[in-house]
Amino acid sequence: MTDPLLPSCSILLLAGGRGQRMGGQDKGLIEWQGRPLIEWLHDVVRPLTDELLLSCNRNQPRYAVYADRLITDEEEGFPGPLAGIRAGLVAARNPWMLLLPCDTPLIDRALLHSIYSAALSTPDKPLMLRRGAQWEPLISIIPTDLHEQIDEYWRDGERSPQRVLLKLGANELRIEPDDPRLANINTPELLKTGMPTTGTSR
Ligand SMILES: Nc1nc2c(ncn2[C@@H]2O[C@H](COP(=O)(O)OP(=O)(O)OP(=O)(O)O)[C@@H](O)[C@H]2O)c(=O)[nH]1
Repeated sequence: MTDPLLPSCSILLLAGGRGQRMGGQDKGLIEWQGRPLIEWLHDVVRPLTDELLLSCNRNQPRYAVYADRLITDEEEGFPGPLAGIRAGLVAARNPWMLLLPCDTPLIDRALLHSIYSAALSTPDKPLMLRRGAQWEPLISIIPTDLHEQIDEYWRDGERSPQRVLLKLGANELRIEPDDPRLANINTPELLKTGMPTTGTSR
């Protein structure tokens, strides 16, 4: 059975970070288990959307094969993930935008379908994954017409995706704290392991 599209939903892969803990390497392009991290995400999400966006701030030619369109932060100097989210919301042509970080290679489609279905009941609100007590703002879905409100928070100096989504009344989808699908890779030590450990970078 093929996976159905998430109707009316763009997907944004965030790969615009500094990668400080990786010694400044472009994390999305680092290989884990023989494939660049971004490719793991790409292969999971590609069948789910008619608009795949990718936020990156360097190495654009190498990223181009993993998306329909590349997005670059408006501001220079790695202004943080909220900059990528803002740029994605402006670019997205669908009413929804689902976002994912580039360092979670074990995310699966079932989880993305669950996030999308849960969001549909409140179409004017974002929805964030919540792992135990911890919010996961970079695994979330946002109505794209909220971009002006998000821009206002940005102009007021807000830089935290989690705080912005909570101010917008985000709902939650709860997930077990040790769910292996949320494992992320953000250090050279984790890169060497066969399986990433669960833990967040955000
Ligand atoms: N567009 C954009 N995305 C970012 C920026 N900073 C982080 N991200 C993305 O947000 C997600 C989480 O990033 P982190 O792991 O916290 O930051 P990082 O820069 O990738 O790595 P560290 O420097 O080691 O913290 C990743 O998918 C990053 O690519 C940024 O300045 N712009």
